[in-house]
Amino acid sequence: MKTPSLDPPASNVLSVVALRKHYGGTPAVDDLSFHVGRREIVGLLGGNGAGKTTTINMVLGILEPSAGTILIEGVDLAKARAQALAHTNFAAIYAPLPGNLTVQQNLRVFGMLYGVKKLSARIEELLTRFDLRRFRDTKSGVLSSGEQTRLTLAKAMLNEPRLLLLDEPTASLDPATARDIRTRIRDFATQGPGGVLWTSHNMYEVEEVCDRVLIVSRGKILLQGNPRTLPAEHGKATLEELFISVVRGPDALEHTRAVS
Ligand SMILES: Nc1ncnc2c1ncn2[C@@H]1O[C@H](COP(=O)(O)OP(=O)(O)OP(=O)(O)O)[C@@H](O)[C@H]1O
Repeated sequence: MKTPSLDPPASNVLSVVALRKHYGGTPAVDDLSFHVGRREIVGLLGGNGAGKTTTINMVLGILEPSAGTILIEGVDLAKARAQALAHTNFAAIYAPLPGNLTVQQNLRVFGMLYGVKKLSARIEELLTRFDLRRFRDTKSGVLSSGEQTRLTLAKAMLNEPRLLLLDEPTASLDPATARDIRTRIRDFATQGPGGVLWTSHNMYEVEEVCDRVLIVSRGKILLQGNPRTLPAEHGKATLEELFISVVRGPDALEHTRAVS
């Protein structure tokens, strides 16, 4: 089989090549290759247990791959970990910030951990950008879900990431707050040099926000493309319908193709 080529560093913020993770003899991620371009939002979709979190954890350097290469801004994570992760960040609902620290204290602590220069000015900028000024001295544990998500995103922007990893960033938010969060993330992708890898089970949201989606099942990419045109290409009315047929099994998809 032809080995996928590595993309030139300048074009992609993330390049994943032939990535694998096995637990015992069972593959959780199985020969995954994809990229995230600059100013691009890529949706990583898959049913429960498809391998999304395992993939994100390997890109974050939390889990060691069984095989494969991860390049962030062209820097090989396995060879220059600190450099590769310097401009990477992450937000997920299951990773809330310490609730006994105030909004400002949280941003200060993480900013110091990341070695952010001119930290006070950066914090002020993010408090304004994420509409958090009035919560500056509020303990983050008492914020509402939407406010906590804004804080988590502000924290994720501290080190001016080129690669932003978001694991279901709008889960548990009301529709209006979720839309506000999507707009802020969209602004990040369109206005700066970064790119986003986004996981979500909300197909409506994915269609609205993602430039490209990868549909993963049992650790392999089964389909990828523009979420707005992909369903019709496979004879489905909606992304949700397509998703369900893909995660039911490749056989269902082939059947779809045969009859469409
Ligand atoms: N530490 C582990 N030991 C053994 N198996 C694991 C471990 N972590 C994950 N797995 C398995 O790897 C597979 C992929 O899990 P992963 O958490 O990446 O899925 P996911 O796509 O994020 O699912 P979900 O949408 O439910 O969060 C699952 O079958 C899971 O049981």
